[in-house]
Amino acid sequence: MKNAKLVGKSDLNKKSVVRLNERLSIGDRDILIIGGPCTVESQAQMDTIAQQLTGSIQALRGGVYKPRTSPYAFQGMGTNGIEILARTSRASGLPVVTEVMAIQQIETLANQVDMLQVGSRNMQNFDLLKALGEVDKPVLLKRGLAATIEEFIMAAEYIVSHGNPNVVLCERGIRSFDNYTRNVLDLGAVSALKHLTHLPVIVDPSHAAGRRELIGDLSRAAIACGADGLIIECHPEPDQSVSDAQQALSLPAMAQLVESLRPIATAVGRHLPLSPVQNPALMAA
Ligand SMILES: O=C[C@H](O)[C@H](O)COP(=O)(O)O
Ligand SMILES: C=C(OP(=O)(O)O)C(=O)O
Repeated sequence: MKNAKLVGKSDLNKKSVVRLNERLSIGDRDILIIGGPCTVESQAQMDTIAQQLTGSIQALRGGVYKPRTSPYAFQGMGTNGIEILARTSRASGLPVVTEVMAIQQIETLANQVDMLQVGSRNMQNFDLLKALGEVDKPVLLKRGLAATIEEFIMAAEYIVSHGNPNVVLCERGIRSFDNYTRNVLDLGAVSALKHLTHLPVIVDPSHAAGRRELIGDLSRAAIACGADGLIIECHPEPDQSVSDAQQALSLPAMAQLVESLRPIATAVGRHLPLSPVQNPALMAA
């Protein structure tokens, strides 16, 4: 892809490693598991997830600015949610990832969280991408709802060409004709992105499937296919989630899913760093 001057793979062996903090990185031998709710709802919700999933997840997710289809749907807790994320992160030591929807949100979020997510709906918001190029925080760039692989790669090129090399790509399913699943997980894209770019690639099986019973299989397939990590939605009371309830895993289900990845990671020469010992959700499973 000739215009992908910075993110394209000129040397076949080149692989970028993006650091989340002093201890954690994405794109090396270790698989990174990010877990958490679609939406931050309360301090207790986030603290429970962090405590119960010790030994299963290495980072927390949770939206405080939510890109909802309906303007009448819950739009996120905003700044109160950022404070909740920051407190849970400080107490648990887990880094946090959250979505940034607008340029004016960048500064506050960048001061409080470890990674800024660009959601599917904003993948080609070029002014937002340029602004994120000037930030000293890693960016998780999700594939647009119907973006081609080239469009996805060029969106990453916007961020990197504006000064921020720390971009992680996320395949989260694309639109197709069948609505049994929310989207169609494009594992071919994971492989293609690994061939075409040196950036780490993770998979979001939750938004791809939209149905919790399919998330385990898609997660295992993603790791077998070479993904560098997963971002998965889970909730202490999945059916009560204020958004995306059908795709939220319970905490025991999340812990079990992570355990099921271990042999697959080993088979593809990767490593799942966390130990299940002392994992409360796993004991409850
Ligand atoms: O809440 C967030 C959902 O993951 C997604 O962004 C939008 O979903 P919706 O169509 O239910 O608003
Ligand atoms: C809204 C989200 O995902 P996507 O942008 O992939 O739809 C999300 O991860 O909260």
